[in-house]
This record gives sequence, C-alpha cells and structure tokens, in this order.
Amino acid sequence: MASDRLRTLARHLKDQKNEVSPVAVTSTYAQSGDSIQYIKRNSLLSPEQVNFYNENGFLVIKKLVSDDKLDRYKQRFETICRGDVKVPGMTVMKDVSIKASEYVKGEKAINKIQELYTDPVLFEYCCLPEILEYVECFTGPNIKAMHSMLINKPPDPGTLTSRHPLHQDLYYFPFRPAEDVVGVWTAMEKIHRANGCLVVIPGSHKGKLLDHAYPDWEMGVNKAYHGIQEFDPNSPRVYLEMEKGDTVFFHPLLIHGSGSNKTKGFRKAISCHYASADCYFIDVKGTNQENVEQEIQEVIHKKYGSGVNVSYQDVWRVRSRLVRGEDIST
Ligand SMILES: O=C(O)CCC(=O)C(=O)O
Ligand SMILES: [Fe+2]
Repeated sequence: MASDRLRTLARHLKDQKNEVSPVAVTSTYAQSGDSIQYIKRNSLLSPEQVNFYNENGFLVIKKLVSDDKLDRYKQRFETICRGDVKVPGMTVMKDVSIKASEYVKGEKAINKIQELYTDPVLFEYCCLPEILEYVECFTGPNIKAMHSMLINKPPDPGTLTSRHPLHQDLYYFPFRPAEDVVGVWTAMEKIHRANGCLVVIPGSHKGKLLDHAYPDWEMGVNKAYHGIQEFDPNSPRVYLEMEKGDTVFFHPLLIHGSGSNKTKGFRKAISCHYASADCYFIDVKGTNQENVEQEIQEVIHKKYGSGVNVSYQDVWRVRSRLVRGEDIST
C-alpha cells in the first residue's frame, strides 16, 4: 500500500539521519522526558529498572524461567544432538576446535543450535509469557521472534576458541529501529567467570554501530563470530554472573561477548532476539554490515546451492515468527 511505503520511507530516512537516536520517537509508546529513553511506556518495570536500562543498556531479572522448563529444553537439546529427533531447518553449528561431543562418541561438539522455531519444544522458550511481558516493554505490543539459539559453550581445550569476541548484535540485523529490538538470554545453569559468563560494557548502547570483523586470534574462532575491531581496552567491563533461570534483557548496540570456559562442563544458555513487528528492513549494502551479509549469503549458497538467490532481508523475514500481537507490516 502506498501509505505503508511512505511510512517505511519516512522511518528509513529518519533512521539514516539519526541511526542511534536514543528516543524511539516514531513509536506511539515512547514517552518523552529524561527518565525514559529506550523503553516503552509500561506498568511492569520500576523506575529504578527503567533508569538502569537507560543508563546501562541491560537489565537482569532473577529467576525468570523455572528450572523444570530449562531442564526440559536441555533434555530436548540432548535428544537433538544424539540424533534421536531430526529437526528439519534447524541450524546446527559445530565447534571450531572441540573434537569430542558431550553426547555422541566420535562426533564434533555442537556449540550452538539456531532457529528454535523449527522445534516445538525449544520454541516454547521464545513464547513464554513471563519473558514476553518484559519484551513488550522494549518492543511494544506486536512482537516478532527474529533469531533464537541454544548456546552450548564447550570446555576450552587451551586454544581460547571458546571465547566469544566483543560485538554488537545489531551488526547482524538488517532491521530497525534499534530501540524496538531487544536481546534476551537465560542461563540454563549457574554461569560465572570460570565457565564463560557474558561480559558487557555498560552504557555502550548509547554509541553507534562499530566495525566488526573476524578477530586475529591465533587458534581461530567459530564461524560468524565477528568482533569489534577498535575499541578502548580500558572500557569498564561488567561480568554477568547468573543463576539458573536468571534472564538478561539487552539493547542490540550493547557491546558484549563471553569468556573462555575453563571448566569441564558445556555451559548452556538459551536466547532469543525480538523486534517490534513494526520494524522495517534496511539495505546494508555500502554500510559496515555488508561483510556479514556476504558471509551469510555464502552460508546459504553452500547449504542450498549457489543458484539460490535470497536477499539478506528475506533471510531474516522468513526466519521471523510473530509471538504476540499482530503483524501490521504485511
Ligand atoms: O552465550 C554467549 O556466549 C554469547 C551470546 C551472545 O552473544 C548473544 O546471545 O547475543
Ligand atoms: Fe551477541
């Protein structure tokens, strides 16, 4: 519809002009004033929580997901790794250096599965009402699950390849505005410095999207784990040590990563990135996201054949799932 196109264009122009505007002025849910910038009007978060997120770009909610749900997801992950259930369409990532799987003899370790919507048990996590009521504070009422994964950080064999370089998730995303996007990450067990907890740079969500590339780590890094190239090594870091069920909500520009896993166990977390269904897609050609677009296109060509021509936006469009409210963009 012409009016839709106009609206998309207007938002696109605004976004280009002010890519990291801290105030989601286009949203009817945004509230002007000093204290609320990154969060929609809501009755769930306390003023302290709102201020904390605005200042730091993340918010941890203790014990949000119950142990029995997380145990069920862990069990399902094991079943998938063992090959007892086949999940068509799910992306299974093998680790760059870990030879031994925790479940299947003679198989490389699976460090991550993606596209949880392909499995009804794991996708339940993305639809949990206890999570979505928080997500709504960031995205507004129409919510799409854009990207989901279960991360199984293996014990590091001394190569430091289990680290996740510091990055901003928005780098991977061709949709905007950033203020209508939120990452959600739940510890499936106690996660601390020793097994590679998340590390964040508080307040970095107020900056812009920085250049990313593969880090020049001696022993390599996992596929698509790009990191920020230049940043101040003295930036204060906060290590998010979390109990099982604790859940962090974070802004897509927040600089974060995770350390190596110095324990013998595989460290598990489950995560989903959500966006408002009103978000619009951008063309990343000519921007500092072009290299990741290219890499993901290469993965698609390898998986489905070089003749398959799908735009980067469509890659994301087809993987998104409406989990609450309505999709008024189509
Ligand atoms: O779990 C990790 O180690 C990193 C996860 C991450 O970067 C994310 O969920 O965006
Ligand atoms: Fe991330």
